Amino acid sequence: MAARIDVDLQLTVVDGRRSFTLSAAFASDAAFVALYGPSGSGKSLTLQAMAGLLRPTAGHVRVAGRTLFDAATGTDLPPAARRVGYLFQDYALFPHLTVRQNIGFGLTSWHSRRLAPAQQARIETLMQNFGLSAMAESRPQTLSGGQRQRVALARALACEPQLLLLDEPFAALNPMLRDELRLELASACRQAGIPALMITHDVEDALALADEAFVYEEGCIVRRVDLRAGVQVEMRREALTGAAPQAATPLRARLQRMLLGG
Ligand SMILES: Nc1ncnc2c1ncn2[C@@H]1O[C@H](COP(=O)(O)OP(=O)(O)OP(=O)(O)O)[C@@H](O)[C@H]1O
Repeated sequence: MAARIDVDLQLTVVDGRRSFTLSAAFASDAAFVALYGPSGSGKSLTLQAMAGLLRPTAGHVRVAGRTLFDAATGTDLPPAARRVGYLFQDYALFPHLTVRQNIGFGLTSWHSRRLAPAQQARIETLMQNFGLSAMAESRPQTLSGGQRQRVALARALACEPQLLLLDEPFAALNPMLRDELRLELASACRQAGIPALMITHDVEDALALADEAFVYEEGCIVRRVDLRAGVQVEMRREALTGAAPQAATPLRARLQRMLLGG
């Protein structure tokens, strides 16, 4: 069983006359969790709040028994102390840094660019594990899409996180590369042995990778789908009535309907 993720977030973001309220709570012991839903439903805000890039007004974030944020007690760990790895949508690799420097970037600070021997050894091990050693001195623009994803993953794992946050890791990839990278990502996460939380718009991403999915609509989580057991729970209804999970056959089409709300 993976480490438990326990999240309850309440926050409002305002941009001019537009405002958006996120009110999302979920808990999971699954090794791979998907946050699934339409564009603008609050998935990225959830990840940002979990990583400490955005401060909720109420709620908590707990990972593997550690409290990263709790509005009630005033706990609010800075991003660097959260031990959360973040894989950005476009990987956000630094074009002027080599593969080795990109992977080590999060381990350095503005006042010290030098790495301790143990940190250097960790970077070498990560490069070896991800098949990147031969291109350690290359810049990101000379790498394939798959190699870039592996560099970004290695960088997210360099700080020895307890949780990996993946923001649409397959967006903007062609379908063939998408299939290949899904397999690579699944095996990298298994190898790392830490829970992963992935945002996606794509049902196929969720079906290929996730054990459990939470479905977003307009800033709220409306449904939990256990993709291994083929069980869904309406979260709004559950909150009101405590309704029991509905059994379902574990067929792919049925799971798709669960994710799509059909
Ligand atoms: N910093 C911000 N200030 C104001 N509004 C914001 C901010 N960040 C996001 N929003 C708004 O909050 C809403 C939810 O955004 P969010 O990025 O969480 O959606 P999403 O579900 O991740 O969408 P997508 O799948 O397209 O990335 C959107 O309407 C967005 O415009």
